Amino acid sequence: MSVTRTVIGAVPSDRVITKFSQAFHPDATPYQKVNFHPKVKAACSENRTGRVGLKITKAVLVGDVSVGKTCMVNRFCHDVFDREYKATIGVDFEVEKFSVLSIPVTLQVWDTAGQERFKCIAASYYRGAQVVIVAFDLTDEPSLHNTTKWMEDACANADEPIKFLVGTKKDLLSPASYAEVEKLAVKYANRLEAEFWATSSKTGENVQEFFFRVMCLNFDCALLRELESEKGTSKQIGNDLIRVQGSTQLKLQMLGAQMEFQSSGWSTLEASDWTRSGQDWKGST
Ligand SMILES: Nc1nc2c(ncn2[C@@H]2O[C@H](COP(=O)(O)OP(=O)(O)OP(=O)(O)O)[C@@H](O)[C@H]2O)c(=O)[nH]1
Ligand SMILES: [Mg+2]
Repeated sequence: MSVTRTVIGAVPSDRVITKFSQAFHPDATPYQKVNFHPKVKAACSENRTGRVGLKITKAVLVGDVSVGKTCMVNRFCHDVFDREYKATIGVDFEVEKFSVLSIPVTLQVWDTAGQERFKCIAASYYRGAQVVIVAFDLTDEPSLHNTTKWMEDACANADEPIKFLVGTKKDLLSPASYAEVEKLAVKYANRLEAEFWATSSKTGENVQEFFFRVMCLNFDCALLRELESEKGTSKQIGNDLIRVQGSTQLKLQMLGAQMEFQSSGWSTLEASDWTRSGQDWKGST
C-alpha cells in the first residue's frame, strides 16, 4: 500500500502567523518572549527543511465543570457561541491547521470533561501534551481555587508543558469587579508559573489572541529545541515536511484525515520506501 500522505494545503488567512503574539498581562507570565528566536526565524526563512519537522502542537484543556472550556474551543474553531450548556462526555478533540512563519503546524486541542466521573478518561489524554490550559470561570472563585489541582494533575502526565491559566466569561463582569478578580488570578498564575489570560467566548474577546500566543510560544520553543539538538535531519517530501532519523521502525497512525507519525526511531528514508506489513511499517534498509 503506497503511503498517501496528507498534503498540508493552504491554511485560512486567519490561521497565518507571521508575528510573535504578546502576553496578555506582562506581570502574569513566566514566558518573557516577545519575538521568535533568531535561529527559529532563520531556519524558517531559509526554508531549511533539513531541520523542520511535521509540527503538531498537542494542547489539553482542563478545568471545573461548566467553566466554559468547550465554548472557548467552539468560538476559536467554529466562531460560534452556544448559550445552551451541553456537558462534555469524556474528551472532545479539535484540529486546527496554522502556518507559522510559513511552516505548516497543526494544533490539536483535547477538550476534556470537567465532571468528576470522567476524570480518569481525561487523564489518559494528558500524556505527551506540550501545552496545558487550565480554565476557570471569572465569576466563580471556587473554580479558580481548583485550578491548582487541575494544573498538578495535567502536568504530572505531560512533558514539561507550556502552562496557561485562562479566565472565562469576562463579559459577565463589570470592569471594577473584573479588576478585583484579576488581582487574585495573577497571584494564582504566578504561583502556578503559568501565563494568565482573560477571555469571553460569548463576545470572542481575547480568544483568537490566546490561541495564537499558544502557537507562537510552543512553535518557537519546540523548533529551537529541535534545531539545538543537532540530532534531527528532515526530508522535504512533496508538500510534507517529515522529520526522519534513527532506526527503521516507523508506525503510521491514521488519525481521521490527519496522519500522525510516531516511531520508536527513524531512518533517513523517503516515505515512499516504506511498505506496509500488518500494522507495522518497515523501512527497506
Ligand atoms: N456569558 C458567558 N457564558 C459562557 C461563556 N463561556 C461559556 N459560557 C456558558 O457556560 C456554560 C458552560 O460552558 P461549556 O463551555 O459547555 O463548559 P465546559 O467547561 O466545557 O463544561 P464541561 O464540558 O461540563 O466540563 C454554557 O452554558 C455556556 O453558555 C462566556 O464566555 N460568557
Ligand atoms: Mg465541555
